[in-house]
Amino acid sequence: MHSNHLLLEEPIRMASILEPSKASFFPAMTKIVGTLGPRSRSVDVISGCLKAGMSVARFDFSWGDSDYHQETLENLKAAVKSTKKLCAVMLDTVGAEMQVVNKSEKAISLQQDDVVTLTPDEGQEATSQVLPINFAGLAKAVKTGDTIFIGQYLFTGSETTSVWLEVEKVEGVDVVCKIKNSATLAGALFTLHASQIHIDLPTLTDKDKENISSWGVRNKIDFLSLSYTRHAQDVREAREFLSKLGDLSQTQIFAKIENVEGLTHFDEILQEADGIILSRGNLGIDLPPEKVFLFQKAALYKCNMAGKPAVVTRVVDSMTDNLRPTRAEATDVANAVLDGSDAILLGAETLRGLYPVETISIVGKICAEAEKVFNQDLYFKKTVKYVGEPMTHLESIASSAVRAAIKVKASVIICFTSSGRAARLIAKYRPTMPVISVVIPRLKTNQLRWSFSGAFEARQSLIVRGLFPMLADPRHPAESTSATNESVLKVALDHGKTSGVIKSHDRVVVCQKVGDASVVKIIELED
Ligand SMILES: Nc1ncnc2c1ncn2[C@@H]1O[C@H](COP(=O)(O)OP(=O)(O)O)[C@@H](O)[C@H]1O
Ligand SMILES: C=C(OP(=O)(O)O)C(=O)O
Ligand SMILES: [K+]
Ligand SMILES: [Mg+2]
Repeated sequence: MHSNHLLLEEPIRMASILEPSKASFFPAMTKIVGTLGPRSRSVDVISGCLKAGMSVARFDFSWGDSDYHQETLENLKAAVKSTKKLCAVMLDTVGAEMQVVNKSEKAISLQQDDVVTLTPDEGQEATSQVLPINFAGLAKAVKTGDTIFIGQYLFTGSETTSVWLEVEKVEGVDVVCKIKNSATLAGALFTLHASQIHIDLPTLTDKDKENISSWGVRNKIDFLSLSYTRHAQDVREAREFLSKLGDLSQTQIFAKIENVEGLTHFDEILQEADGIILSRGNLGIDLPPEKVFLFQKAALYKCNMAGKPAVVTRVVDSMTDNLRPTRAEATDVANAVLDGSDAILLGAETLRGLYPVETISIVGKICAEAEKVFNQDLYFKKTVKYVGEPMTHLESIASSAVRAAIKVKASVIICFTSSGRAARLIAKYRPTMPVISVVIPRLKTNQLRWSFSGAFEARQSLIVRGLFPMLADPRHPAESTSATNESVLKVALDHGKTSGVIKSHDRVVVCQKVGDASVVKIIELED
């Protein structure tokens, strides 16, 4: 096979596999999103997570109330302050999620070949015979023979606490099912998944809207993770909703693709969304197992070509209870990087797992190794060809900056940006070195008050592979005169030096505007 078909750079020397991985100032170019919950909400543990490389914190409103999440967020703020590590905030909606609520939290034992009834009556107690669900339309949506899956919230797949059911018959609003495997359901909340059917629940529920307009606005969330996105219209509606909530008009929407319906409309969803989350937990049971990898490769390729960040979920489930991932999981993380993901999202591992910090650290190390052998050259050529000619000026500048940085073996690219667009375009070409995106604040007004832009733009780059933001001093005027360019550049270089990415005699590629012209320049440092 010609080497151009490989995702890996060739040749990989066997001896290099045994070289110890070098520690660097950041664990990896690939970003880590951590779901915060019971096992990861103290200032101490969150600080550990940040130091290990978590750069986005996910608050999942499928679970917990807003006071609980607020307390966790206050601890995150304290941890950010003490570690001096930036972290973006992601609110994850409930959406069209079917749930079984187990109020008493008593374990429910289910026997193979027995019958269990799913009933839309949340007031009822969950038992081995009857499971109350939050959705009245299930009986209308399923038919005899359909498969239904029930697992602990954030089920890991390695648990004996999830069950497959087969629909035997529909009785009014109830669905009577045969139990396919014996299991004991544990916990207070279970996710219910019916294979490949349309669930007539809104993507943004009333509860979601309430959470966004209170908790979301109060905390100026950087990302909205839109669970169960099934159509582009879902994203447009969410955008419309956010646009009326002041600062949240700047919140980015990450469409979560969790089922075949979302997969079918992937292209139109990608066009509307700011980024994509490949929700493999749910999608992994909606698709036949042999198709899961194909979706991942196809979806990541499309995101990469569109220059929009892509996040992959559910990578090291077994680390929820263990200090080491399985070999399959370790390989899976590396493949997600080689396939093009920007970030890895950890769920149960950080939320209720025993080793949140260790998990982040191991995932970061695997990502870093995969990045070293990522075939950047092939990727670059594919992307240039895909974009075609004529390229926009900015994209041409961005890709040239990456090219130049690789040719001169620069240690970093420093990109000046206001909207974040230039930095994202550089990241699109997957430079092998980190990009310091220097976000220059702009003075803006909403007719009532003046404020500076930049904070959202800086934090939103924390989910993009290779981007490391730095917010410039707002006292620097936003116009790019050569004097301000020079002084901001000096601050950025100093920042690079203190953090250890830039050393004396290094080459650095700088992307900025001088007057009206966008330029790429190469500088060689003295000491
Ligand atoms: N304040 C600034 N000073 C110098 N160069 C800048 C500044 N803001 C953006 N640039 C450069 O201008 C070009 C356009 O970048 P972009 O991120 O689209 O910024 P904007 O949204 O302000 O147009 C890029 O070459 C970028 O590096
Ligand atoms: C992350 C996922 O979704 P959630 O945890 O919100 O169910 C997933 O399905 O992989
Ligand atoms: K959710
Ligand atoms: Mg999910």
